[in-house]
Amino acid sequence: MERILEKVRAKSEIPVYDKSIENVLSAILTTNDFWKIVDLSEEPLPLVADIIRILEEEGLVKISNGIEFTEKGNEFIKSYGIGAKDNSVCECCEGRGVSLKNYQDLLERFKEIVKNRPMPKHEYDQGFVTPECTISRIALMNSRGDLFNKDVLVLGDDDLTSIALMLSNLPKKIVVVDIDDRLINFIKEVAEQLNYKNIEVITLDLRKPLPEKYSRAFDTFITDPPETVYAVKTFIGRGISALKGERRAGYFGITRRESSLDKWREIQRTLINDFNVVITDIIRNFNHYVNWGYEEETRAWKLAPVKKKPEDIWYKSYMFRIETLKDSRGFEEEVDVGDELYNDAESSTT
Ligand SMILES: NCCCCN(CCCN)CCCN
Repeated sequence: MERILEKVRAKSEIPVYDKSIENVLSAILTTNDFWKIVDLSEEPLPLVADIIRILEEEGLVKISNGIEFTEKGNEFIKSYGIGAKDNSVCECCEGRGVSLKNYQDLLERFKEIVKNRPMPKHEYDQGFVTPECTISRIALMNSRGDLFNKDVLVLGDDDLTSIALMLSNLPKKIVVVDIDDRLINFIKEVAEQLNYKNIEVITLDLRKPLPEKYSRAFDTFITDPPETVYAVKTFIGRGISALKGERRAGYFGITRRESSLDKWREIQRTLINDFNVVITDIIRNFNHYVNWGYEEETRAWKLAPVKKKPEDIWYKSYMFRIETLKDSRGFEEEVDVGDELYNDAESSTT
């Protein structure tokens, strides 16, 4: 194991631990599909690709149209006592912890309305979540008392969470901002169709601070940012600066696909030390992303040991919920970065 660790460290910019190798070995015991190995291992995709390359160099796995252990590999597994992954995710709520029993009608109406939604755009790192996930977000936010008669801000909305919010009739007011005019126009059209009045839909680039009128104007925000430090500051920081004051809530997705636990610690430091908020929930794999179609154009494709498009959902993120307290603060400076907003050493699907 030591040898493998050293060779992976020499190859990868991402921090590597014994556990990183163990997670990948355990995932290969369960599936030979690269995308599912990344999903089960919960290590950043570029690191998983590097580990698999080294395992191949060491003669422990062979790569054909899947990743399989060799005889030597099976011996290695036994000698290190590595077990297969058993996630035991709840069949009823898919591990989200919210029931959709009271939201079935909303789910059906949402599915109907978003049938001809705009498709994900690579340029903006888009990738939308399943309808079940979008509606589960409504159930989750409502369960925390963050929606009924509240002013809600949606920062980036390729998931069309704002449409589910309109259909729910729970918020007092909804404001949606996105950089992509296709989404802005689609959401506006739906608001027209629904004759929904309490919504503002505007095109904004979150590298710039929010318009003054949105400062301290909301009870709740939701966003699903790319996972660079810049994106965390701009998307989540803007959201917090838009909250009215203490004991208001923010929701956002953070993955293990494009963020190592070292980056998780940086993100959590930013939340606690810079923004001075409290983390109330982290729900594992709450957000399930439909495969976005532009896989072949991404770094992940270049790194993938097997050039086969993913069949099932493999990309998921954890849902974070934060609350503001005394002296919480957001982020209001302009950020003049280019694609560093979307790309860092650990990202691969942007
Ligand atoms: N590039 C494809 C996957 C993008 C996922 N990221 C954007 C999701 C927008 N709905 C977010 C990852 C979790 N923060």
